[in-house]
Amino acid sequence: MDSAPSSSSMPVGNLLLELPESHFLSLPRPSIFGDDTSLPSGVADTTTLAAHDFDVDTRTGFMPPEPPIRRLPEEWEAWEGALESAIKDRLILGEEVAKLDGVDRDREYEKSEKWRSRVRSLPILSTANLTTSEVLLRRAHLVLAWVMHFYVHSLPPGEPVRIPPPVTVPLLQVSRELQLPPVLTYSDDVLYNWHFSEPERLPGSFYDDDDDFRLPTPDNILCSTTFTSTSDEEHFYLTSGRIELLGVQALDLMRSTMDEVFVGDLIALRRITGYLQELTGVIGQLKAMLLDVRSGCEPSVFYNQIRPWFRGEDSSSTSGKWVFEGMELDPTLEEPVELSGPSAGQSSLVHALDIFLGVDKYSHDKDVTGHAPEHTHTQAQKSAFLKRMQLYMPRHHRAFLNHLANNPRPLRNLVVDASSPSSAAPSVSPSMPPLPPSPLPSDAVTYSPMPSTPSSSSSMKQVEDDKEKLVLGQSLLEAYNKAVVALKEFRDAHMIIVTLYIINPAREARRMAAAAVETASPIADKPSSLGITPGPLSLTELAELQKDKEVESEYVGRSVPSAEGIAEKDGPSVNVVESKAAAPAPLKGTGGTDLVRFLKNVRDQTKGAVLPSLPTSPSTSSPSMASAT
Ligand code: HEM
Repeated sequence: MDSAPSSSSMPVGNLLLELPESHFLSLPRPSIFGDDTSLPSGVADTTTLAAHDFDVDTRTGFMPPEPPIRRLPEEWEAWEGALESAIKDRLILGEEVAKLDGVDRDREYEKSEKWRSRVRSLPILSTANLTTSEVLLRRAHLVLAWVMHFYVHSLPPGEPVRIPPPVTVPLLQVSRELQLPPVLTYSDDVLYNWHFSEPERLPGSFYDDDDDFRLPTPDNILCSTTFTSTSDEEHFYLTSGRIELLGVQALDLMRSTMDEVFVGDLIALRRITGYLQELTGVIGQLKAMLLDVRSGCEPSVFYNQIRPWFRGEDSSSTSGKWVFEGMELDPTLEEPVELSGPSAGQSSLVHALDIFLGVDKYSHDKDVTGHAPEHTHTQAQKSAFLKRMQLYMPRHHRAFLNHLANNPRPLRNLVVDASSPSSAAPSVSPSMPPLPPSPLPSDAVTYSPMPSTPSSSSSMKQVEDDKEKLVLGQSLLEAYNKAVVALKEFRDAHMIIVTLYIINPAREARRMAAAAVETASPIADKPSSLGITPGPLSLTELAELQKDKEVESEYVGRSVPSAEGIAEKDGPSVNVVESKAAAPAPLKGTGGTDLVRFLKNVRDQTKGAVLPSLPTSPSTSSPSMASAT
């Protein structure tokens, strides 16, 4: 893995810089404030190749179809050089340095301080020439955010976090342009952090042997930048990247479904049922891919070496407020309020599934903040976590989700209507709003509205029709519920992963710390080295997991630890306590949530979105469903 490619392997950046001024990609970017006044009338948003489609590609979904640029042009080489040397020098976490002995510790402190001092003395580079290109801005955000995280988390434990002006000023300016928080995001780690595993055939091109446009697939991409240069970290990011690419099938089915919802006749109901059945299968594959993170990422490496680098201001109990120095150098800059670390909760794909299935009404509910009321201090912590995570997504994707959420004919309503025995099968009524284009990108055939089933004068025929509608409605309901359950099962699998990668290692770290205190080992005198969330698991958290039989049964050969079991096994020396006064702080996610409570809450909300089935009468049983015809 290399983060410093030669200039010959910078296809997109070079091409972009060489484009003639009249080329459509060289046209001005639209206003950052979302109005179109900065564009001449009739000129499309060309900030990216797929911007007119919310930057969602029919072949690669939320991942860009072309590889992200891997180095900024010469003007911003100082930032690239700083990132490159942090990686090459193998900077390690401040708390890991504190654990080393004598000479080794001094050497590591000296090395990381030398690097930080280099960052402090960088020139404050202008961002003016970046603002013409979304592609350059993205790379600038990625580089500066990675540099900031290296800077913050290589500091010795307990040192106040003061981000120096050469990082503050450009990072805040670039973030404002992109409408993103000035912190590492999922798009910096995953969406824009990959390159092809095979070198390009010709320098500056990315075409395959058949001269087809070469596209990223789950099998042909590698990760470009990591904190630790470990294959574990690379595998961790690639797992999410592969999920995004596999998710294209889900987006495609969502688009086809929505086209049919606008038609709404009996043929459409049949087709939608088929699409939902397929979607259930795709969500199952996403779950399998999620569980596959175990094949290349070791939980202890993830917990101790990788995850601490992700911490944002709100996921660290020790570093306190992050101070952005040098804000006065640009009076237009505003104090950042959103500083959560990167989380796959920022994946637009999972949000899109939630919204499409109508589960977001539950999982994105304002009460699902990720925090217990007693732990909410800021306005941000009081908002729905998943809604807040949309602020960390590329703005085109955020707009896409808004558009999806404002669909005037949501699928869930159709399912409720169609499966209700009292209602006739839905058809396009004259009172419905005119058909807007599907918010999902489409390069495929769009279905033309089908005529409603012709009405029959015969009452016998009417009875037959009503019966068929009811059968179709029930099959649709069943298919819809299965898709919701599949999403809930995806979240069950996610909880298993979180147990394996965070909860268990946190417990192990706590056990070791307790043992060290008991034996009065010198380790006890050292600053906390327990990674992101040194607090012990609270009884409530363990009990919540223990209650969760579904998760437990799938828990890859082991059982979720029981609160009682731990108390018995480890005796009173382990700090698992019921007393409220001594209760440990809950484990925090990189997004700052009280993770056990939050994930369980979202999972349960998803389950709660399953619609009640109707009692089946003999006349409406065993429907024979033709899939999309
Ligand atoms: C080792 C692997 C992973 C770990 C340890 C992990 C951990 C977490 C944690 C702690 C949260 C709580 C929010 C927060 O950050 O505060 C979270 C949320 C979330 N994660 Fe992961 N995650 C992993 C992999 C993934 C992957 C590969 C995906 C799929 C793209 C994913 C999707 C999500 C989603 C969608 C949420 C928001 C909650 C929800 O919608 O259910 N995670 N994750």
